[in-house]
Amino acid sequence: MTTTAIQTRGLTRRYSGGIALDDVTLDIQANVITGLLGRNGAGKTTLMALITAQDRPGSGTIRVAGHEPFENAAAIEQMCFVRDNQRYPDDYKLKHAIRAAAVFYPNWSQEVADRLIARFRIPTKPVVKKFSRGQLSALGIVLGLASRAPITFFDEPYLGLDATARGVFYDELLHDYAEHPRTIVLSTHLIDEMDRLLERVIILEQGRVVQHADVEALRGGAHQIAGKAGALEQYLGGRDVLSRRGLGGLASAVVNGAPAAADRTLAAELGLEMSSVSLQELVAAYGFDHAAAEASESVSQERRAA
Ligand SMILES: Nc1ncnc2c1ncn2[C@@H]1O[C@H](COP(=O)(O)OP(=O)(O)OP(=O)(O)O)[C@@H](O)[C@H]1O
Repeated sequence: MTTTAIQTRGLTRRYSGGIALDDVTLDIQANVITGLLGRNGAGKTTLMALITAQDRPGSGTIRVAGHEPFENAAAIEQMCFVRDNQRYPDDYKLKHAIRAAAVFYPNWSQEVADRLIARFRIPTKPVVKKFSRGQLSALGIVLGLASRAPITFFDEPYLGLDATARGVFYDELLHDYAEHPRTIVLSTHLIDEMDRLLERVIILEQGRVVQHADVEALRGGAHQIAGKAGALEQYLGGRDVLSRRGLGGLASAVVNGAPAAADRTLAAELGLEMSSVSLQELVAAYGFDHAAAEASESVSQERRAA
């Protein structure tokens, strides 16, 4: 049976520049790794900040393990939010950051912290504010994993990390999660690299939830089709096209829905190639700007006609 760790209903957050989250209703499953995906400015950080009570919604409700988190110490200590721009007091060295986290998080594992500090080679002498971008990210990951908080959020935790260090993060996350299952929500733009970590995904687009599903179901729920532009247009007629791209006389599209046998036959008759869609392609397709693509297509047509 699946249980819900986090529930939001009609969550909305506006800023003076516009709407960051728009009527977001979600049930985030407990003890699952959920990817929070979407283009820049889609609302991912805003959603995590609201759930972890670092910000207040304009309207809507949030429940963490059934409780409203805002100004609720018992709910807040169950959550760890690893932010990409986390600030530390000016005089903090590594040991101070570790000590503070160890006091704050009830399930803190010093063993995990020590192992990760060694694996990431985080320096002990300089103050944290002198850390490189990658060292700061590594420290965030140490705090996030060693906290063993029942609900842990990682907001683009890899910024500045080299490929080896990112590999350490993925290995350690999977290893510790297998031994101590917990609810993990992870925002990322490195989808191809991290999709093996994710069991479910939420895709946000301009503040709204456009998908919330199991990764496997999502991948199987769309298909990619490519070939000569004219043949492709014939195939696409009347279908729910998530995105399309063209180059010269060739074109490709991502289409919503699993392909039926008749679709495969039609594609073969039209000389089109059908393939599955990667999570990265699917997220790009949901964030596809149809209006901009049409505008650019009409400009190219005018150029060709001139
Ligand atoms: N403090 C703020 N004041 C004004 N606007 C804000 C503030 N915080 C966020 N926004 C706006 O809200 C929208 C959502 O921002 P958010 O940081 O949640 O996006 P994101 O999906 O995390 O983006 P990215 O992938 O670039 O980190 C953006 O348009 C952003 O400019």
